[in-house]
This record gives sequence, C-alpha cells and structure tokens, in this order.
Amino acid sequence: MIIEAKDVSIRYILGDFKDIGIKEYVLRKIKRNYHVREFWAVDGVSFTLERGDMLGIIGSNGAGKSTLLKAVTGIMVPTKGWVKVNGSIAALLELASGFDGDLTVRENTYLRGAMLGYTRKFMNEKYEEIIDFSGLQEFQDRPFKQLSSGMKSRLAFSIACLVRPDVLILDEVLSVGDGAFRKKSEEKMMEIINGGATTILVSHLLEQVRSMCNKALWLERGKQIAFGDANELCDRYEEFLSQKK
Ligand SMILES: Nc1ncnc2c1ncn2[C@@H]1O[C@H](COP(=O)(O)OP(=O)(O)OP(=O)(O)O)[C@@H](O)[C@H]1O
Repeated sequence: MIIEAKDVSIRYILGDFKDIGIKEYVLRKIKRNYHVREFWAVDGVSFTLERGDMLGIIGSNGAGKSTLLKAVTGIMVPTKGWVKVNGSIAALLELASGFDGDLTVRENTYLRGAMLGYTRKFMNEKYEEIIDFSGLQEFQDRPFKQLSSGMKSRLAFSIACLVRPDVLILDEVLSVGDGAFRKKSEEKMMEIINGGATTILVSHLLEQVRSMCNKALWLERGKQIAFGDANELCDRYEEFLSQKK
C-alpha cells in the first residue's frame, strides 16, 4: 500500500486572533465578547491507494479537497485520524509558493529540487530536461517574478514530474497551462503513472478524471460521499450535479 488514509478529519478554528488581528482580540477579550467557532473542513475520510493508482478527488467548491491534500502531503496534521505515505512525495499545491520571485528561473529550479530532497548533481543531470519540457528556455536567467502565472505553473509541473517521485499530487494544476501544454502534461502524467507512480489529482473537469484516473474520491462539505471506481463515481457525481441545477 502506498497511501493509507484513515478517518482523516481536519478542523479550522474561525475567529481566533489569527483571523481578527491581535488588537481586535484584546478588545474583544476586555469586552468579554471573544468567541471562536470550529469548522470541520474534512470529516472522517478514509481511502487506500496502491502503486500505479491514479485518484481523482471530486466535489463542489469548498468540499475540502485541497485541505485533504494538505494532510496527505504533511503540510497539515489531521486533527483526528492519520495518513501514511510509503515513498517520496512531490506536491503541486499552491503553485507559486516555494519559489523566490527575485531569484532566476534557473536558481528557483535548483531551489525547488533541493526542497524536494534532490542533490545538486541530480539536478544538474535533470535541469536541461526540465527547462525544455517547461518551454522556458528563453527565461532561464530572468527573475521568476517576470513569468506569467501559466508559465510559473509550467515550471512547477515540469520540476515535479521530471524528478520522478513515488507519489505525485496535483491540485487543479493541469487546468492552468494553455491547451498545448495541457496535452503535453497529461501525456507526461500518464507516463509517470505507467512508470508505477501513484498520483492524486483534484479536478473540476470530470472528463479529465474519467480519462486519467482509475479511482475517485467524492467529497461534499468535508464528508466522504464515496470512494471507488472513477467512471462510476463520475456518473454519480454528474447525476448529483444535474439534480442540483
Ligand atoms: N485556513 C482556513 N481557515 C478557515 N477555513 C478554511 C481555511 N482554508 C479553507 N477553509 C474552509 O475549508 C473548506 C474547505 O476548503 P478547501 O479549499 O479544502 O475546499 P476545496 O474542495 O478544495 O474547494 P474548491 O473546489 O473551491 O477549490 C471551505 O469551506 C473553506 O472556506
């Protein structure tokens, strides 16, 4: 088993001093008017993935998809439950995060490589391939902040894919690039999956989930509606959407 998630629940605390600011917090404390509210963004989600599985996470806006991914990647510790990941993991969540706008594209590529745990020697071997795939050859020595947001995501995708992780996690990234890059990146992902990696993808494009994923996880308001065969769940989700209209 590559990934096992058991009863994962994640709670956000709303209205604490991080939300309202320290001044408002002190004022409300003095007036005895300070209350926090808890909100379960993910509530009791369980699934398992084997080598080579490709999971599509589907569900309405705010269902908890991105929050769940944060628990899988270890960015957040679940409030309840647990996630076990056996292998190296590369995540593309907030695409531009982890890059330094003032460093060049080349420097950022090495930086991201180091963050993923790869040596400089390994990155030297991979660098040309990464830049070629991203199509950013002309921008190599320009500051990262000069890239368009589509170009930034192309770079992030190229780095994550070409360093060959055991687990690849993608949050809506495939919908960011333009048509040509999307096709190329879908092909690259299929290659990675066929090479045995386990992939998780969050997508609002059901056709993408159908064509690429073998399994799906459907969430609504933090709760798990179902986990199972991708085609079957996409059918059910489509039916749900048509009834909602
Ligand atoms: N840092 C936070 N503090 C409080 N609430 C949050 C925080 N981040 C997300 N939420 C809430 O948690 C819920 C789940 O958010 P999440 O981003 O995981 O949903 P999603 O399924 O990825 O949505 P979308 O499809 O719109 O991207 C939402 O109601 C959101 O408002």
